[in-house]
Amino acid sequence: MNSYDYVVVGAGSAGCVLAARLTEDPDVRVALIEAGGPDTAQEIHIPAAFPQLFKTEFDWDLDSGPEPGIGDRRTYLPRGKVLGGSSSINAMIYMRGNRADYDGWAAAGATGWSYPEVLPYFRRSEDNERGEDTFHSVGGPLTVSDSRSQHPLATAFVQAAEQAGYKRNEDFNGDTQFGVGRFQLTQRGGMRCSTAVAYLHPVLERRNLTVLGAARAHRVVIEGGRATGVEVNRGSTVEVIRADREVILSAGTYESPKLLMLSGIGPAATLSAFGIDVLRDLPVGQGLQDHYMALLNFRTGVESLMSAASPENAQLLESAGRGPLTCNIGEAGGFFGSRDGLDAPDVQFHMAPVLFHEEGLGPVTEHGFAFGPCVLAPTSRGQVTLRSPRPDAAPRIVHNYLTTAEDRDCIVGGMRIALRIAAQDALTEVITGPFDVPDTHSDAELLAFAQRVGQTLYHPTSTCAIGAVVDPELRVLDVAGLRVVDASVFPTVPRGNTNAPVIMAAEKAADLIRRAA
Ligand SMILES: Cc1cc2nc3c(=O)[nH]c(=O)nc-3n(C[C@H](O)[C@H](O)[C@H](O)COP(=O)(O)OP(=O)(O)OC[C@H]3O[C@@H](n4cnc5c(N)ncnc54)[C@H](O)[C@@H]3O)c2cc1C
Repeated sequence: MNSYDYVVVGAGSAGCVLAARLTEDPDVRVALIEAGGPDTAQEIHIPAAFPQLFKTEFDWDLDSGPEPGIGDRRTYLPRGKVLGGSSSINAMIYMRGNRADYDGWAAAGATGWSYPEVLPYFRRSEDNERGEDTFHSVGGPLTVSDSRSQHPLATAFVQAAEQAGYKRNEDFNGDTQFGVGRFQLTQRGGMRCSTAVAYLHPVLERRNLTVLGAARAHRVVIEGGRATGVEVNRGSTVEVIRADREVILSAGTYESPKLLMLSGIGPAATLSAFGIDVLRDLPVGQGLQDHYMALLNFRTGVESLMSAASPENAQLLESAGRGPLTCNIGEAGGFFGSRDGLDAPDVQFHMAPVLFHEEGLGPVTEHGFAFGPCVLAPTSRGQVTLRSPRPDAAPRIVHNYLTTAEDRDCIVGGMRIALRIAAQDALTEVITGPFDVPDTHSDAELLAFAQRVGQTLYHPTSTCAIGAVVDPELRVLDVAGLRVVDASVFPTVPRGNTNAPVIMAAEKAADLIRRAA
């Protein structure tokens, strides 16, 4: 059979949630189409191993075009290509963003997406090991837990930030986001809790769910203004998987707009240039946002994660779910204002108790650690367009990192916070020298450093945004039977890591889809 009620493209953070929620009704048949394979590899589940997944079969291994704001550098863009999608290769930080993000979306026309309206969906997904309170919940599919690693270098970072005058924050998803501390993580028993683990694996036996792995969607089939199926390449054959009710694109911020464009939905000029018939002229791919991060790397005499992969630590992880291998690399961090008087933070810090340089691809040959700021509420916008009309060609991606004065000021302000924290006793006691930090501290030098070392924080959003490409119910404008549900629909990138917001959006979308049936 190749006909279903719903065809979901992409088994990532959003797709796994949708597949699980929609098949709760035994009368609804769902096909979940995923280009990658199963998530059985050990490195996927061992938290400290996540950078080892970079540039492997589990990674789309995309890159950006020359980025004009950072000296025309191309940047490496990992994306998960496996069940669980990017939630199977991410750093597991559980962060919702700021109340102001969602209230801002609603004020700009995204009806139904204000903070009080999305909070129930964050809570629905959540099983927080700290228990229930106003913000948090228990009993949901997604396990949220405190870090079991408690790495001493992460502790030193938090102490130094406190010595620099920043307040401790025990819950960045609670009352206020400002402050420093340890992040909560999407981990269960010290292991990764991806959306495949949380949502998909428990329901794989359902008879009304069909998961098609190693199946790459080429385009949406649209007949008479209605999406009726998806053209899918499964190795040697290209076939159409039909959708009686809806096609739902959950292929992520870079691939969902590409699929729309290949289906004739996108900027008319771009489509025409590639010989694609224009069905709907919409600003698909425009409005791309991401968090640009610049890390300072220091040498240390303290044992970093470099030596974590020992047989003893593997045994500790396996038997008790404890030890340094449970470290998600970004264990600690915080939220700051790059200038005074902000109601919501515009800078987030991540701290890695191991060297993290050359976009996470640099060799780790000595003990060290890294931390630094990202531009949390960027004003610059980029775009995803086509490189070729061939479905197997990677999209052309430009984020326009640091192309606005606001974003440049923000990263410089963030670098100053980093230097202030690095100068406190708790860190000077453990730093044995610079590995890669700015030599001089003028604004121009700090900016040049950030432009040279900066990288994606892996949070691309907004290429099929609510209001521009989809309506607040995530239906593609003026096309029946077609929705987009993933990070691409966010009107702006939330102030925080994006996995939890995507899961929230998919939980909400499942309700919207059920209600429309
Ligand atoms: C290295 C890394 C670290 C990160 N760290 C964190 C973190 O610590 N905390 C956090 O909150 N967020 C983090 N993120 C971001 C977060 O994981 C993503 O925002 C989120 O997973 C995006 O969800 P999505 O559903 O939009 O896309 P994805 O999860 O990327 O899912 C898209 C899915 O679609 C599939 N697909 C794409 N094209 C096709 C096609 N043509 N046919 C079939 N299938 C297709 C892909 O293989 C993938 O499985 C990180 C991301 C990365 C890459």
